[in-house]
Amino acid sequence: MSSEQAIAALHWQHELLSSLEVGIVVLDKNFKIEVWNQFMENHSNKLPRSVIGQSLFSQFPEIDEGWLRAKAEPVFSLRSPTFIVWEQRPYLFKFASNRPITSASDTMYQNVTLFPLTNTHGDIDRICLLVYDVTDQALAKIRVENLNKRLEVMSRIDGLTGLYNRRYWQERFDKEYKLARRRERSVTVVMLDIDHFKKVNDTYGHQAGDKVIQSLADVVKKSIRETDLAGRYGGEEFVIVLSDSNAEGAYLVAERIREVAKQQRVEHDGNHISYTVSIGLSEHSIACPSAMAWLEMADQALYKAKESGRDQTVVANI
Ligand SMILES: Nc1nc2c(ncn2[C@@H]2O[C@H](COP(=O)(O)OP(=O)(O)OP(=O)(O)O)[C@@H](O)[C@H]2O)c(=O)[nH]1
Repeated sequence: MSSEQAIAALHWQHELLSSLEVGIVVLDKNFKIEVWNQFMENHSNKLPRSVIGQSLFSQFPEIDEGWLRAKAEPVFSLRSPTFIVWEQRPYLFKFASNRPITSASDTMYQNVTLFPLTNTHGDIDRICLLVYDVTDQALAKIRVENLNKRLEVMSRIDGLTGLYNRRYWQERFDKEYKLARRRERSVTVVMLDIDHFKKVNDTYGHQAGDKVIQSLADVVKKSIRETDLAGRYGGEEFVIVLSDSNAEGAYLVAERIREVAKQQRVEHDGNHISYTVSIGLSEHSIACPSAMAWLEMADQALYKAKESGRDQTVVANI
């Protein structure tokens, strides 16, 4: 090859490296930069002449030196490539995302391939880094994951009240029952039902009834701890598992809910609707043969509360 042909070949090889939409970096054994293509220049705003011959780590302090050296070690010693995927580490180089308007991310997500380069003697004294911009794929995946998380949360929640729906509450209740059998601590299940609720619907309409249900849900939410488990069990029936509460403690919580509910005035079409609730509760006992049997005891206590004139709390006899 003539020297003219060699220069021409170098020229088009340089053109090729420049036009690739992939970052190309060649590093020697000491992580000094030897090649820095156009993609890297564009995204780092660092010219090849300012970085070539410099340590990668001094130029890019955001790179965890110990971690990258450990990652690159087998590339030198075993001559096998290695990969850094964005799920593991969002980026190696902190480059700005070039989709600032539509993108939810300020930084470019990257997949990076590290592979060995052999010299003319067949030794590995350099590695090449290929840096791929995978921001679009990463954001699409993150969006789908977030959507799935939201759907999962939504599938557990009752739309009217924001409390757990019956299916999910029941699932959690079964777990609480199993835990209760293994643990020393007391746990009590509470069932509440709005009194003469049919009358609210019949007098003020279904929408007003819905508002009353929401009002009680808000009272319940404000009256319990984050670790308690409240759900909407039926139309105007609610259930709560009060963890670390025996029957006496649960009775106090139930009575507070009953009193606060009684003070509510639900505004609808100029009316101020008041309501009362009946409550039954049952502390877990080792004698309860199943989760359903435990809940059934609270339900029977609730039935007694209704039978005894409503607007009261009854504790199940264990
Ligand atoms: N507005 C509204 N009403 C509902 C909903 N779900 C159930 N209901 C109504 O709730 C009423 C429940 O009535 P009942 O079970 O007879 O009980 P009650 O009138 O509350 O009487 P007691 O429980 O015996 O005090 C029925 O009229 C149902 O139609 C709902 O989501 N919204």
